[in-house]
Amino acid sequence: MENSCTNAFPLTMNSSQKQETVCIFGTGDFGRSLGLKMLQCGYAVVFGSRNPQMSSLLPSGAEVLSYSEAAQKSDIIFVAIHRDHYNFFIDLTEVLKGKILVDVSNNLKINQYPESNAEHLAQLVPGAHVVKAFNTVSAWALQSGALDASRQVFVCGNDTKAKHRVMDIVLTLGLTPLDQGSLLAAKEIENYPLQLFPMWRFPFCLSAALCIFFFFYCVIRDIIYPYVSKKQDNTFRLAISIPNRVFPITALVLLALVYLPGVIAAILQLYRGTKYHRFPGWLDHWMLCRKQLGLVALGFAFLHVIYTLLIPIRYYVRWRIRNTTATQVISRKDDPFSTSSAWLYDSYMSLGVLGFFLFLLLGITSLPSVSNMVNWREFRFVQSKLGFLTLILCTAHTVAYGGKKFLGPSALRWYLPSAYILALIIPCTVLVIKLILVMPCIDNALTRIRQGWERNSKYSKSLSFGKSNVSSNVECTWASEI
Ligand SMILES: NC(=O)C1=CN([C@@H]2O[C@H](COP(=O)(O)OP(=O)(O)OC[C@H]3O[C@@H](n4cnc5c(N)ncnc54)[C@H](OP(=O)(O)O)[C@@H]3O)[C@@H](O)[C@H]2O)C=CC1
Ligand SMILES: [Fe+3]
Repeated sequence: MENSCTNAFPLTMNSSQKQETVCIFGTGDFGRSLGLKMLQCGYAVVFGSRNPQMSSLLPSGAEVLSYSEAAQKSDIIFVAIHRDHYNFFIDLTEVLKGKILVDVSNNLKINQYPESNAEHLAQLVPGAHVVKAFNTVSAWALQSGALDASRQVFVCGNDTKAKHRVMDIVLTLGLTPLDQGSLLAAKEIENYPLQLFPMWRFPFCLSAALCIFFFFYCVIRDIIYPYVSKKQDNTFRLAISIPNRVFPITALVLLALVYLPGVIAAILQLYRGTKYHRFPGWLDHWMLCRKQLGLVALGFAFLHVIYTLLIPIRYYVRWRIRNTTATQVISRKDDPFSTSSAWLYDSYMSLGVLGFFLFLLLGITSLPSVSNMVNWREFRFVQSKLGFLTLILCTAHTVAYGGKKFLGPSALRWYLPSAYILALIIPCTVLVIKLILVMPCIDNALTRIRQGWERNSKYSKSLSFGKSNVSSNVECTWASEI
């Protein structure tokens, strides 16, 4: 079957062409949705049910029989039944001999059972060829056609012919089959829909931790300290001033953390003199989350931009401008124009705008629809070279904002430096290390190592199969698709 069905109308069958019959066990939500989709794509559908007479809401054109009768009508059977009810398969082992059983089931919890549902089914019906598929596609998506988010169908099974047969059906339904290998992969495929944003958890937790830390740090310096030392009530700063400090700081630190694992990996490779050695697990995971870290950072940068645009209409700011002007008029004094301040302020804003523009560009190019349009070299150029330029601009924006005031003794409150000083530690460290790494003598050694050269060949013998997932992609990129 090569034709694919992406619309809601049945394919017109050539009168000489016999319709392929598929059988679906279970007339529940998933069975009905799959059956309807199959009918629309030109298959003849036979449902197997405990109560064929009682089954309702089934798509018109489908036949309903008992499980054993239905099984005889087709050599491929989709099992749309929960695992807990698989026991009746024991009575059907004879009739199911040599047939393809497609297990679509999911569990309620990750690793709920010692063996996967598909392997359990294969044990119950040893004569059948069990294939795992369709569990990542929801009944709702099948029925409504909203398959954009879940067009991929992971398929695995021990019998190659059976697996390809299922993959053909997947293609005909307008979906994309992804061969995951033998039935051993079923457990991972079954866990997949139960995971909640696995790659986003680390970036979310990290950004939440950074936000909470810097929020309380700013509260101590900007609200509690003025209250204790001058009895000044600055609590209004909780609404805009402090968030507009915490968000850019979090964005900058997260952006630096996108590039930090790349430089750590480079140092490790230089130290070991080989790329054929596994990175520590935490570094692997960190590198795989770089795109998500970058996108979260971009979100915080967006918030900073929006809050900054609000500054001129704040009551406090308008009050201060009016008050300063009135005071100057009354005392007949004006502030002389300071060219250095004008320079500093304009550079600070310009660096911020350029930094944000490149930040956006990085975010856009990390989207699969855009990154698919560029080749690997172009992608690396944008994500690595422009990425570092973004980090440089955003760091410079922060330094220019602080100007001289970061360093004066008055900047310390209870010995605590400004939050911006803390925010600069990681970005400056990353930039300094990167600067050292791009020095020709070091860069050449690193390039050779990444091309497979080894300083000490013992690594290649003893550790080459411990190769890390990401060791071949340690370029300091943001979106690290492998
Ligand atoms: N709903 C969804 O979006 C998705 C579901 N799945 C999987 O598809 C399978 C079916 O899910 P779903 O259709 O939602 O579930 P339902 O509860 O709606 O349907 C299950 C069907 O199993 C049949 N069945 C057989 N034996 C028993 C029994 N002893 N007790 C109860 N029912 C029995 C019934 O059909 P009958 O009365 O005709 O015998 C019943 O309609 C599950 O394994 C699920 O994990 C996978 C991906 C998405
Ligand atoms: Fe800023």
